[in-house]
Amino acid sequence: MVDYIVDGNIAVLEINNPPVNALSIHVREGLLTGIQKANQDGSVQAIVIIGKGSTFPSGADIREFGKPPKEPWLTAVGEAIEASEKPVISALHGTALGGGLEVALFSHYRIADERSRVGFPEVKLGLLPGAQGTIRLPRLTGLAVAMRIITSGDHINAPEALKYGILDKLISGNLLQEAKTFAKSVIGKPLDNRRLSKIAVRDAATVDKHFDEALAEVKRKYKGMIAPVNCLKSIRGSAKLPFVEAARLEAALFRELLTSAQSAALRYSFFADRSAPRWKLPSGASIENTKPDIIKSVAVIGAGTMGSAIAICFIRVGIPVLLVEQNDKLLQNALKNIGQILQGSVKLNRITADQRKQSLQILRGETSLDIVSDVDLVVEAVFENLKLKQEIFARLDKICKPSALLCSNTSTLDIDKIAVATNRPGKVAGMHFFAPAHIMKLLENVYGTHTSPSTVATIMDIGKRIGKVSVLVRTCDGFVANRMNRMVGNEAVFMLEEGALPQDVDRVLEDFGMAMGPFRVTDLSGSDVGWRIRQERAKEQGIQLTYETRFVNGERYSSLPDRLYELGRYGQKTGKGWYRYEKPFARTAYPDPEITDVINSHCRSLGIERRVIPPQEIIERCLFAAINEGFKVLEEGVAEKPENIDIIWQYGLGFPRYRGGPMFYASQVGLKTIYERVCYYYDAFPHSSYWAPSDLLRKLASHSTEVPIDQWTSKERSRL
Ligand SMILES: CCCCCC/C=C/CC(=O)SCCNC(=O)CCNC(=O)[C@H](O)C(C)(C)COP(=O)(O)OP(=O)(O)OC[C@H]1O[C@@H](n2cnc3c(N)ncnc32)[C@H](O)[C@@H]1OP(=O)(O)O
Repeated sequence: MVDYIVDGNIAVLEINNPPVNALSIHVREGLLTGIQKANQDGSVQAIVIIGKGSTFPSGADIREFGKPPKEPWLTAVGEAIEASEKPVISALHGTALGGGLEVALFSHYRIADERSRVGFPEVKLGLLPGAQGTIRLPRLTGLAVAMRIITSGDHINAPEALKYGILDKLISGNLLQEAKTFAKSVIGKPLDNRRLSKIAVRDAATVDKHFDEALAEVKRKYKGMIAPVNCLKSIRGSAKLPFVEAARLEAALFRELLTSAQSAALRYSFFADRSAPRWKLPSGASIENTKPDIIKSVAVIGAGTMGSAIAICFIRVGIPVLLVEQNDKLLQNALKNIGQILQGSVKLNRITADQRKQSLQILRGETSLDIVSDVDLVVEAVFENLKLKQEIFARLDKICKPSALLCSNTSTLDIDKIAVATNRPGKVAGMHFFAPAHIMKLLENVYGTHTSPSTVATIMDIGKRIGKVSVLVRTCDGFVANRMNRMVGNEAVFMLEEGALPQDVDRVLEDFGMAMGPFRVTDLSGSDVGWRIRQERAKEQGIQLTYETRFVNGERYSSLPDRLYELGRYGQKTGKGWYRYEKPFARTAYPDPEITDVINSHCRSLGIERRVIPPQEIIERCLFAAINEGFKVLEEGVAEKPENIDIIWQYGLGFPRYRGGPMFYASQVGLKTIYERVCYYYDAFPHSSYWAPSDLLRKLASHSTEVPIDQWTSKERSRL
């Protein structure tokens, strides 16, 4: 894992642990023995540490965390590097991150390929750079820069790192050759002034001021997360304590994080990010064995807010778009809005003015569907109505070339029912973008009974091209996101009837870490949307909804949201919804006594007695109901694995990453507890049939020991 090569008077320790040269146990052993060997070898006068392949080590081996630690620890390896009597030069390329950068900070010199990047991403794993990174970096950069780099976890490019003093020299040619030349140039020079443990933090006197400012910032930016706070405490220690004591403090703070639920969730999320886009169909077709079609042009049907934002996703990566809207006035408005949104991106330095111009040059607005005959992919984004979508797909089927894929941005409708309107069901799929589509990272791609593997491969591939986190799910009512989230919405409203207020429910869920509580979300998207869907469904079923309606088809129903609609309280757009706003489209939500009156009078008129609802009940009723549905989603094969569900919740529904997602959260609560509480609520609310416990959950909960999350589907689904 570490090759020891001597070239003249230089020993080269070449780390060879693909793909990212993680500092696994064998690498640590190899580095330690390499340093010892070079120090004992009389012919060697300097030592170069370098990575083979694409990168210098990109960190500790994340898979080793959570397992019993194996010596030598990285700190021991690092201390041997720093103590070396012969100069040690770390030669960086690729991404020198985390433990990798720490190895470099133990070294006496650091040179780097000019295209390389460095950083301490540990905070994103709920950790801190625990091999003295928090006490060495401030000695090079000063406190403010170290606090920013370590608490953000951001990568720093090599020129910036040179400016901060992290690097000594940038290399544009052959890194190994240059490293050897550099090594020769420092032979015999004193080393103590190169040992960071011997150097003071230059602005130590100002540490309290920096600490207070940075703490306020991380508490605002990373609300609820403990790792950034521990990072800051450790950096403060670097300035206040003697080196050895600061190292001890860092080790204690690291250990606290390593064993935290947050770090476990964030490490799970790291691997879930990489596993979720790897799709597989029940037929065996998968990302490994299926080639995507080449998509060179796209048509977006419907130039409403959603369609316009979807168009932006494509044009900004250079894929030409035909935006079709039958009403010319709406079309012109949409084109203007798109221009303005892109202008906003220029202002925020996300794109250049030139990129905006290029994007707009490949966008064309049209009022006739006939124009889309030659595109490779169509994304339909019209009003959520099955009949309308079927009509559009039938027309598209006739107009589009046979190879074109026809996709719907439906958020709930069955893809199979849309596909039957065409003669190419294999080329029909769902591409469910989340609003605002040009900002939200998630793309829930949906396959139907007839969707072909190559269609799936293409929508997953195009999702990646437009920078989305794409997750594949099978069609069903609401797919994964809306199907599970419906339980949160239902329970939230039922709790209003039973005693809570919107701000109570939202506060509890936001304190839990959700980006927004369900009532703030409804106010943002507009309660008129849900009202229309409920009315349409009722009409289809021949049901008349009134304020007195408490059950529909035997299922509990609350008319409270309908009352809000009737009062014209559509949410932010009308300046009133579950909350009050200063004016229409204002963002700050204020609890509204009028809403309290509406709720109280609703309960009085229906004879519902109100009670105090404790925070734990709010969490359980919203999240456990969704989790139970998540297990049904797994047992039905709608989602292939729990990671897919969790990634959907993180990127589409604002679930806190530091809790992993609802399914990972369930694994931390314990499946027995979840199962027992689900049964309890099913007893209490038999008219909400979604509380009926999932078979998969019941089976997993019946094991005498907890079944690890990575075995949930493999172990039980096949046996159901
Ligand atoms: C008391 C003593 C305590 C000592 C404590 C020392 C503490 C050290 C803390 C750390 O170092 S924590 C780790 C810090 N480093 C990171 O977080 C980097 C994580 N990796 C990345 O950000 C990216 O992988 C990358 C390096 C930027 C490369 O990105 P790229 O898109 O090119 O590849 P990926 O698809 O992300 O990764 C490829 C492959 O490698 C796996 N992997 C990546 N990094 C690690 C790692 N650090 N450990 C284990 N595995 C890693 C990744 O999962 C992919 O694998 P797959 O099987 O193909 O999915």
